[in-house]
Amino acid sequence: MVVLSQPTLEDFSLIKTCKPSGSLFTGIPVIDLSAPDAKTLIVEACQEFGFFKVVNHGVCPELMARLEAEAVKFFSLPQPEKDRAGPPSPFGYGNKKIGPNGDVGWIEYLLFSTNPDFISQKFLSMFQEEPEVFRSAVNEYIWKVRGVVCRVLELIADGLRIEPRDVLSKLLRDEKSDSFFRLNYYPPCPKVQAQSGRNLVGFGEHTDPQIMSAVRSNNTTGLQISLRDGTWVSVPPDQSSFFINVGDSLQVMTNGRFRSVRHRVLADSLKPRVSMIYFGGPPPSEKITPLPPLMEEGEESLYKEFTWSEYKKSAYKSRLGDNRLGQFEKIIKKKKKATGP
Ligand SMILES: C=C1C[C@]23C[C@@]1(O)CC[C@H]2[C@@]12CC[C@H](O)[C@@](C)(C(=O)O1)[C@H]2[C@@H]3C(=O)O
Ligand SMILES: O=C(O)CCC(=O)C(=O)O
Ligand SMILES: [Fe+2]
Repeated sequence: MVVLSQPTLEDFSLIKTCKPSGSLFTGIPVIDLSAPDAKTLIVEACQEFGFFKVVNHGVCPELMARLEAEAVKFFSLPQPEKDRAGPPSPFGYGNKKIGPNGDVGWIEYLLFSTNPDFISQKFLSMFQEEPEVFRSAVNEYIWKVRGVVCRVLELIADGLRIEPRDVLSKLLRDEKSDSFFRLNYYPPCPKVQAQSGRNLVGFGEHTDPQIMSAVRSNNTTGLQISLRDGTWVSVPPDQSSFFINVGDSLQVMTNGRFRSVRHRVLADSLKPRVSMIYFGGPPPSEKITPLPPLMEEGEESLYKEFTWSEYKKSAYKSRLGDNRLGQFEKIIKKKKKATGP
C-alpha cells in the first residue's frame, strides 16, 4: 500500500499582512434581508464586490452554535478516528491537502454533498457511535442556509428585473442540484507566525465555481477578499451573520455584471477558526449561460457555452488559485467605429 506523506511546514505559504492584524475592512456591504431596498443593495454589492454580509436572515443562532459545537467535537477527536472519515475526495475528511492537484493549507475539513440521503449514509460509515446528533444538525443547517441563499437569489432576480423570480433559486432547490457543504477547522499556529511575523495560509486564494456560497464562521478573523484593484482586505468576523460569495457560475449567468469574488483564509495565531460553508450549485446538465432577459440588444455572451458538469470537470483539473473561467472566455472582437471622412 502506498502511504502518502502529510505536507511538512515548508510546504505552506506564508503571507506578510501589510496592515497590522487588528485592522479590518469596514466597507463590506451589510444587507438586511427584510429591508425594502435589499434587492437594490444586493445587486450593487454583487457588481462591486461579489461579496456581502447578510443580517436579519431568520436562521436561529442556536442551530449555528449546535453545529459548530459538533464540528469542534469531531475535529478534537484523535487523528486515527478522524482519518477513518477520509479521504476527502469526493467527500469526507481532509487534512492539509485541498483538492486533487497538490494544494495545501493549514486546515482540516469535512466535505459533503448536500443530499440528505448521502449525508445519512456517509455519517453512518464515518461515526459508528452516535452519528445522529451531528447528522441532524448538518441536515437542518443545510436546509435553512439554502433557504437564505434562495431568498437572496430571488431578490437578485427582482433587483435585475428578471422573471420568473425563481430563475436562479430553482437550480438550488432542484433535487438534482449539485451543491456541497463544508466544515472547515483552521488550527491556531502561534510558533510559526511569531517566528516569521507572517500569517500561515489556511485556504489559498480562489473563487468558488458554483452559483453562490454562504459562509458562517465563529468570531475568529482570517477571511480576506480581494477588491477590484487587487488589494486584499480582512473581513471583520461576525458569528451571527452569513457572508455571501458570488461564484463563477453567477458571473457567467450575469454575463460579467457580477464579480466572482477571489477570497482566501489566513490562519489566526491564537484561536481556531471554525467555518461552515454551503456551496449552491446547479444540476450537472444545466447550461451555464447568460440569462436571456438580462441581455441587451446585440449583447454577446462573454463566455463559450458549457454545462455545470463540464465546468466542474475542468475545475477539478485546476489548481486552487487558477483563473478557472479563463479558458471559457470568448475572444470578442470589438466592432470598428466608423471613421469620418
Ligand atoms: C484545488 C481544488 C479544490 C477545489 C477543487 C479544486 O480542484 C479547484 C476548486 C476548489 C473548490 C473551491 C471552493 C470549494 O471549497 C470547493 C469544494 C469547490 O467546489 O471548488 C473546492 C474544491 C475542493 O476542495 O475539493
Ligand atoms: O473557511 C472559510 O471561511 C472560507 C473557506 C472557503 O473559501 C472555501 O471553503 O471555499
Ligand atoms: Fe471559497
